[in-house]
Amino acid sequence: MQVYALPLRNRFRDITVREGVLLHGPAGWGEFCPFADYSDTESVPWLAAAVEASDRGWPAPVRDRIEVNTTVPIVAPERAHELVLASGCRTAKVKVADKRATLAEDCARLAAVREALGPSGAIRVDANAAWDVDTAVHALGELDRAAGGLEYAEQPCPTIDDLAAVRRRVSVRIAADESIRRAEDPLKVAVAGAADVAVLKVAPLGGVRRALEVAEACGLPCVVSSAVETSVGLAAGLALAGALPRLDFACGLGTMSLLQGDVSTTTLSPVDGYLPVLTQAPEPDAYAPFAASPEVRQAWQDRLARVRAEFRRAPR
Ligand SMILES: O=C(O)CCC(=O)C1=CC=C[C@@H](O)[C@@H]1C(=O)O
Ligand SMILES: [Mg+2]
Repeated sequence: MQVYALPLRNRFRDITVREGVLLHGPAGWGEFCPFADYSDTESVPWLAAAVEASDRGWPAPVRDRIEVNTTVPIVAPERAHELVLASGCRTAKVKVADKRATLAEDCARLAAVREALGPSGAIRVDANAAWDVDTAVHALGELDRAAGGLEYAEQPCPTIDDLAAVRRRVSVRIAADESIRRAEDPLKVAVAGAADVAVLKVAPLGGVRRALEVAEACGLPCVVSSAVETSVGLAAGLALAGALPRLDFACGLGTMSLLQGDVSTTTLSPVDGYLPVLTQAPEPDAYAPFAASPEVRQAWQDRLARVRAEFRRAPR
């Protein structure tokens, strides 16, 4: 078991360091890295996903490469322009509605991303459930204009009813993310009337097979998005994107650009906007520089032990 602590290039999701555990088993390597705000019970699917990767492996893919989007954090327009150009991606997801930036600053960031992508590029935004319905309707109108057209808006509001209300009042497609991955039972979430796209993250949904079940149950076009894992965990997201019967959108798996390094020399950074589908995770052969401190290591060992105990008690 290896515990890593990897600095981010920019603050993202209120963190500046990504931490997690790499687990090895007969099928290879898996990554257990629930964010700090996930309880032990909510972290059980994250462990299930890591164990699926390390002990069982993934379903066979139906495609061998995945188009991915680049992800733009809350950065200045000039930096956003640089990131998009350097990514080689034709789709960009831009973080908005953060308390550190105004709507006008979000609009300026989107205009810079459009300038970098050109008219044929696709731009999506992610508000991480920050708005109420009226604020979302107003903001999405401004952001859609600033971007020269949005491909979709991810989780503008907290609840499914809010998403449905916004969807009735705007022309931008709506994608459900937190409404699915933080639901009591993601298999039962009725997003079909409230969203146009379902965002799937392997770890919080409990693994590739569970996520495929959620995809089938929700009846919507799906996008696979990462949890900002290292290349070890990212490979599971690529396995899911590789195994989905249909894939109509670029996937949020270009997130190695958010990290200042990787635990593997086989870093899954996009080439010409694409990533390969792998049969198993890359070896963490470059882990040493990012080995966690003894205190962080102990905290993750304790968390893993608690979650393992819950995992064993969880109904199958
Ligand atoms: O989907 C992407 O482009 C990258 C991944 C990403 O945006 C996220 C990863 C993990 C948690 C969130 O902050 C965020 C998301 O909400 O999708
Ligand atoms: Mg999201």
